[in-house]
Amino acid sequence: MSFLKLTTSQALIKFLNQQYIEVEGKEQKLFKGIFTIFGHGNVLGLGQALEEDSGDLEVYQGRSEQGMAHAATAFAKQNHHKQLIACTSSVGPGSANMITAAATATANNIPLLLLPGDTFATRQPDPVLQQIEQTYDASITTNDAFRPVSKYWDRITRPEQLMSAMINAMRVLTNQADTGAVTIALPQDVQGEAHDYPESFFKKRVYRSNRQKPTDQALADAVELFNNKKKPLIVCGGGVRYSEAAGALREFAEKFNIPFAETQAGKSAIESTHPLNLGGLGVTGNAAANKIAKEADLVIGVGTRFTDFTTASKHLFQSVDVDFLTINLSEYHAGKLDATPLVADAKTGLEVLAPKLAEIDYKSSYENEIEAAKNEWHEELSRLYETDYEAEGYQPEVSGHLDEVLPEYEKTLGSSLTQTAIIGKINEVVDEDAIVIGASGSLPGDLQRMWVSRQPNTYHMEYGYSCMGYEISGALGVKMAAPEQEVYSFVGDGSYMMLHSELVTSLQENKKINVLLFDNAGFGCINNLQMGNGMGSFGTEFRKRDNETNQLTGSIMRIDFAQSAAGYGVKTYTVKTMEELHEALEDAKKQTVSTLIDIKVLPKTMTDGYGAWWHVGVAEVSQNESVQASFQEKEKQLQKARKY
Ligand SMILES: Cc1ncc(C[n+]2csc(CCOP(=O)(O)OP(=O)(O)O)c2C)c(N)n1
Ligand SMILES: O=C1C[C@@H](O)[C@H](O)[C@@H](O)C1=O
Ligand SMILES: [Mg+2]
Repeated sequence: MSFLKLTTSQALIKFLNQQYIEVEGKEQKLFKGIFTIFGHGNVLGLGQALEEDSGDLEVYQGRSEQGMAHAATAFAKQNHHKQLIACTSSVGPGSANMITAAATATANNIPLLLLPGDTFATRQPDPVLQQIEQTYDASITTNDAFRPVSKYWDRITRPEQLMSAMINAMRVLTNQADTGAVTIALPQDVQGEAHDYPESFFKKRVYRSNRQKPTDQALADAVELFNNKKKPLIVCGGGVRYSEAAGALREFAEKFNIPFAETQAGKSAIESTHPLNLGGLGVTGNAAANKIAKEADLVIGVGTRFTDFTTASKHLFQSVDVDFLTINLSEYHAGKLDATPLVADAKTGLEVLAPKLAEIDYKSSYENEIEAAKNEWHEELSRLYETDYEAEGYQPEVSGHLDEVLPEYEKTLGSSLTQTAIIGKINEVVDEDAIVIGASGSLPGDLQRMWVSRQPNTYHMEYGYSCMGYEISGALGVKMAAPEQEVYSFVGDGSYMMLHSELVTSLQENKKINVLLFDNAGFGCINNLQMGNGMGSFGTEFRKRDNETNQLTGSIMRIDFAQSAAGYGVKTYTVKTMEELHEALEDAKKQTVSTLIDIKVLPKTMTDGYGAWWHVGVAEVSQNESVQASFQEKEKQLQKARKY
């Protein structure tokens, strides 16, 4: 056996360079690069290894550890896990900053390799700068906080541990059924320690998708379920996109005349205009999908986790005859809702089920219900595109909350634009292959309902964790994965202020992203939620502290986001009318640098619910009668929901 004397960090970088994935019969490197923010916890170990020989890994400089890790997650999500970017941080706060991003990747089942620096394995200089000393356990460091949000966690306290740790890391990063964040904590001293690594550790490793087939018995059970089912509905989840099963799903739906509804992760697998595509389902779904869902007698979940937004807190599927069939690689997700599980790759599962259904001549019994539901929704969509604050008798979509103060917003923001009309205009103007991205606030609901995806994989929504701050960081990752397409980040003012640091990285990397910032001067969707459940407006509008009340009830804050982003070198626009929006969108297309359109928009003009319920924690006792009423309503709805 021959050996190579390398530091732990040098061995790690050499190993990452030897990981390959087979895509359509061709091998390609699994790791494109590595995001770095150096500090004393990683610069002399991992930093030294990257400076000396990074191999084919491109080395990027992040701005915020959370932001760069979101960018890496978005990169993997957009390319369907076929290529990854690792992330290294310093010890302590640098690593802690990546925890939110680790959770985001894990909740969404997206592979993400995190390499945080750690305190000294020898403990000689303890307590080192940024070490939190826990008196009850000297082995604990900040990095232990990654455990609950990682799918694999390890700490390399001796150089030789790297070998088994990385083999396990790769097992989890390439496991489509159960992947997420993988955290390999690297103590500062061990990063620089040398070891004689066997050359075999650095052999080329190629990962292939095994396209798992279901068992014959599971397939027979699935076919039996179709007996007497007249109104099936497919739920198209993220797994359809990651498994590239869109073609199989389209054929399956067409052959058996089964409509499909989309989850946030599954949207844009198939174009919105397909006659069987009902669009977004659930709490943030539209009227067509939710109507058909209520009457469905068989729900076929393909690659979906059935989150509370998708199932309307288990309240959506109201037919007494409803049964569930799940096609999922993960036994865990396939077992939900007492479903008949078909544990299989989404594409393979559909491909093997189709001929069996053909054998029994299966066909749904829908007549014109699908077309009628779609037409009705299209009428509503046209109305939403046309909403006009200046029109006589105007009512905001979310009415009865802040109706009297809308004129104050109009005056402060200098705009009477409505959110639904803005989205319609953007949908009309951007290129058909443009990729839209979002994550939090009121925009994911509007986009899942309203956005018409014309080409596959052009809708990128992080709604597993709905993490504020993903929108702009993620846009950078999406652009790195799809450099030829325009990328539009839909972000609220609240989320923009929380995290937009990677906007600067997009300039540094010449990766143009377009930020569509919706400034409604508040945490709008949360204001809707509290006021829709009996509370007043409390702590969610961006108002100044009022000296008299000592509450946040003063004047609405006015922020010039365009001016602040212009300082970074971003091409910016401020938009207060439809004409200005149109011009800005057209001009932004011509730019080569990142752009930001600061769109001033009235609150309460986003879409409201369309026939779905959401279980939220309303107060059981209160002095406020409207809170009491809201609690009673919640109890009533809960009676109609499945218990588990
Ligand atoms: C990191 C994080 N913190 C808190 C939340 C809870 N949250 C969800 S939406 C929201 C407000 C979003 O405001 P904004 O971005 O302005 O969007 P709007 O609802 O106004 O469209 C908050 C605080 C979250 N999703 N993520
Ligand atoms: O609490 C929340 C409510 C949702 O409406 C929103 O989209 C999401 O970001 C969230 O965290
Ligand atoms: Mg807002």
